[in-house]
Amino acid sequence: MNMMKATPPVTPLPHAPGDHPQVRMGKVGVLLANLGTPDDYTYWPMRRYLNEFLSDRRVIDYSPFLWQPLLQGIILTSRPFRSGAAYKSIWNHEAGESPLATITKAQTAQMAKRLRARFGDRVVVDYCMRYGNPSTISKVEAMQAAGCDRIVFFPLYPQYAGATSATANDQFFRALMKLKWQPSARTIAPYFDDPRYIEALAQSVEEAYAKAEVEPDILVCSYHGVPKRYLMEGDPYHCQCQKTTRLLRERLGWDKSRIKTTFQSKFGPEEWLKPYTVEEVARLAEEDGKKNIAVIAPAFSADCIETLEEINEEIKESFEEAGGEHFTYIPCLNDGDAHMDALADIVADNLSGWT
Ligand SMILES: C=CC1=C(C)c2cc3[nH]c(cc4nc(cc5[nH]c(cc1n2)c(C)c5CCC(=O)O)C(CCC(=O)O)=C4C)c(C)c3C=C
Ligand SMILES: [Fe+2]
Ligand SMILES: [Fe+2]
Repeated sequence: MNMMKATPPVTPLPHAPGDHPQVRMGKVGVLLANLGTPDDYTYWPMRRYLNEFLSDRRVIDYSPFLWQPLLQGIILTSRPFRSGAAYKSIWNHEAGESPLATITKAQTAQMAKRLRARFGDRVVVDYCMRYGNPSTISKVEAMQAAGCDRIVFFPLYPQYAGATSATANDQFFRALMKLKWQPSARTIAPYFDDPRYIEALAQSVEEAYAKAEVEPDILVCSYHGVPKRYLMEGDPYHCQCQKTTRLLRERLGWDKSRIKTTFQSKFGPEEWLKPYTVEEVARLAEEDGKKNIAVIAPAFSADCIETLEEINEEIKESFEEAGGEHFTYIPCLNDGDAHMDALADIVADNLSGWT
């Protein structure tokens, strides 16, 4: 009896080799994602950006039948002017873009440098935005064209929120839905309690305290707010923010009186997570006699309108008007070495088995 296995019949290709589309494969994409930013601070680019952002039901979950008339008819007629003026005050005029765009590009370059040193050319690093440019879909398509058959998607928000991490992931999966050959995909988990992120935050606090003219009486950790209802409906953002502050405090070896958690950027009439930073810094100066404070914004991986304008201008003003004397703003971790080392390590963990 012939024990040799029969060779399976060869199915002919539907096309002659010359007609076959070129198939690129074998690379791994690392796609960093941030929120997005307007292309310019003038009315129409501001309106386009705010419209896309504020129409996202992960951000504002009201029924579109009620919300859209209000958004299109009232909010988008005035807010683009007000927010545009705020963007103008922090704009990177030399590069013709907002600070968030400039910093995200620098972070991408630093990430690429670190991953190239570890994994060589097999890993392709790029960034995209949830709203505005460069869009998530354009970058997913570009990665596939570059031969990435696996993509690790990294929303650059340390704490999970439906309004940030989840909507970034939604947009990534929407982009994958359009592809005939869908790459394998991983999304990176929030890193609010990762010791490498906490260490980078702690080092930035230590450096700022060493340089401060007067030692701050208290460190205010100001996180971007969300409606309180989102917490009650199961969004863990509030708890992850509290835990980041606690871990930072423990790493710094401080007692509870030296640090506190607050929430900024309230929008609309609903109650948001409290205490509100703008009120709390005034209360600290007026009622608690804390005349020297430092403010850090651990929910932002890059400086942006919410830190450079809201914290370092509006919130600072509120503190000073209430009698505060020294206000130290501690910049976001941006493309600093400790931060980029931490983020590159987190990516490397998530590349396990793929490189
Ligand atoms: C209206 C609801 C909003 C929710 C909820 C919200 C959550 C949220 N946002 C960030 C991070 C960023 N937000 C930024 C700007 C920004 N945020 C809102 C509104 C909500 N954010 C608006 C309307 C704007 C635009 C500016 C303005 O008009 O006030 C930015 C900065 C972008 C930039 O270009 O610099 C970031 C970053 C987080 C982390 C978060 C919830 C956890
Ligand atoms: Fe926001
Ligand atoms: Fe909580």
